[in-house]
Amino acid sequence: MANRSALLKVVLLGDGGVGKSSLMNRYVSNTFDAHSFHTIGVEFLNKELVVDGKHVTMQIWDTAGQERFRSLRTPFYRGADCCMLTFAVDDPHSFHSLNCWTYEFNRYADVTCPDSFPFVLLGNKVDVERREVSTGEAQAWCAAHGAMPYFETSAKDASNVGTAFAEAARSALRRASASPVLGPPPDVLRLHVPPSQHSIRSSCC
Ligand SMILES: Nc1nc2c(ncn2[C@@H]2O[C@H](COP(=O)(O)OP(=O)(O)OP(=O)(O)O)[C@@H](O)[C@H]2O)c(=O)[nH]1
Repeated sequence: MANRSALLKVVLLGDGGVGKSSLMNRYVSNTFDAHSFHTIGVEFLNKELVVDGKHVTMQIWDTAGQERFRSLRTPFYRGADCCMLTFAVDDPHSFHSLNCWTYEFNRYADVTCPDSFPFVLLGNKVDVERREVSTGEAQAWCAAHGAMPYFETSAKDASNVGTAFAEAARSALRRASASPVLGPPPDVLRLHVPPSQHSIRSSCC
């Protein structure tokens, strides 16, 4: 348990251009690039922090939001302890895509109990003048999706970024601490398991 809870895997998902890489870079290195390029596939950065008195390493996986990179990003959802869904408040399309992102994550992450898996929603780019998704709309979406925590962030001016990632780390730690120790994390391939056991899957609770 100690090893598992020390490393928390958090996955950032959302449409291309909503600011996932910018949020990760702001949080990990306190930098912002006004001309950042689209991510190809996935990238990750580690951040050491203390959550509820425990030292943890948060491994933040930044995924490519563009549809053409779908097959490159989905294999990296497995083993996640928290998913940070992201949209941009000046891009209603990215807000309407949230259901698709939730569906895609649940499908490929292969979590045992999808209903209790921790998600956090980020409404990014709150520094922009022309906002098109209101706080109320985002809060209503969260209320309809298991009272998901919601944060309005700006990777540009750094507002709320630390708070949002800290909440993701807290949710991830709670989940990792509550997970029964059934064996290695799902992304570890056990080559010595007899072939007959490969098809055994635990049922959803
Ligand atoms: N005004 C403003 N611009 C931002 C903010 N966050 C990101 N951007 C800009 O939005 C653009 C896209 O940001 P990225 O971080 O590359 O977006 P992404 O979600 O990682 O995009 P993909 O890699 O294609 O999935 C860049 O030009 C950023 O500078 C923000 O909080 N405010």
